[in-house]
Amino acid sequence: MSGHDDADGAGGPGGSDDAPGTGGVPDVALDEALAAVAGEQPLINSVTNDVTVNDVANVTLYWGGLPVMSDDEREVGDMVGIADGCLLNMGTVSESGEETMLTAGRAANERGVPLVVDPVGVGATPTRDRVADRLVTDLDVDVLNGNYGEISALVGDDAEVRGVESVGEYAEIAAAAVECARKTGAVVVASGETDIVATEETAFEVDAGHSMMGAVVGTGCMLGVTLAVFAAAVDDPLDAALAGTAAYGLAGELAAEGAFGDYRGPASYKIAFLDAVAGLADASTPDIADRIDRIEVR
Ligand SMILES: Nc1ncnc2c1ncn2[C@@H]1O[C@H](COP(=O)(O)OP(=O)(O)OP(=O)(O)O)[C@@H](O)[C@H]1O
Ligand SMILES: Cc1ncsc1CCO
Ligand SMILES: [Mg+2]
Repeated sequence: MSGHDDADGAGGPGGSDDAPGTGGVPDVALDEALAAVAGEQPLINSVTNDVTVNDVANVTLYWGGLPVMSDDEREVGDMVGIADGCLLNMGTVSESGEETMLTAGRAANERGVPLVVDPVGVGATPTRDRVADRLVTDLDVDVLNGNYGEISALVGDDAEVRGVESVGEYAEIAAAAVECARKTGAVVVASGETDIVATEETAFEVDAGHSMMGAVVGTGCMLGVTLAVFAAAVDDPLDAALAGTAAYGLAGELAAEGAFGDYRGPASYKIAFLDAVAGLADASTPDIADRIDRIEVR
């Protein structure tokens, strides 16, 4: 992993020391993570797709970060060099976009800027497989997120990815996520009905979220930039991934409960969800410890 320094001293909630191999669950404090984000206001450069770019920018801002979406080969290295986090999302990647993502990723690695990769649609076409392979081979990725189908495809498991949607059954997703972490060196977040967060040694399930989130295009993309925001403000990539994934799911639940206004369907739910992201730090933030369980993986 590229790791990142903490020159601003924001630090963040610690606690994953006891995680690998001991049966423990990291003690991650969500309020401290949210406060670290608010204190640091991390600048996040997202090289992302044309479909959900605006939602990704807004979610960055609503967590307390600062969004920028430089995707110009001439400046992206400079922009990432002054950023606190970088997201590469290959949802609508082009030939030139592939090179831009690699330039951005290399700049992140050189400067110790936390790097998140979302290999959207890997497994659907040979081109996406090749681009994803380059990203995880040539770059040191701190956190990698994808839906169950994408994570399974990355490790060569049977996966059904149609376009960018995961449509298969994935009984072995925790094992696939750990294998993906071993292959990439990243902390892996496999999203779906239950999110899995995996390291090379172990896997955790994060029980947060709501089925309405699956009805909105781009909730995976917005999870990706959420992970970049948290990785920028929280020292340890596993703590960042757990806090970010849990916070995101809690926002989805609060929106579904109507805490941020009534919704009539997926479109108005999306608005309530974005408001919940913006308001989560001021809403009562429950202890996330009881949302995270360790999964035994062979
Ligand atoms: N049935 C569900 N129940 C609870 N949470 C869900 C459900 N479906 C999706 N989510 C949540 O929605 C978010 C996105 O997950 P999903 O796996 O749908 O991403 P994705 O397929 O990459 O999305 P997209 O391609 O639209 O960006 C995650 O935070 C996940 O926990
Ligand atoms: C629908 C779609 N196609 C490419 S990216 C994207 C957004 C959700 O991943
Ligand atoms: Mg996705």
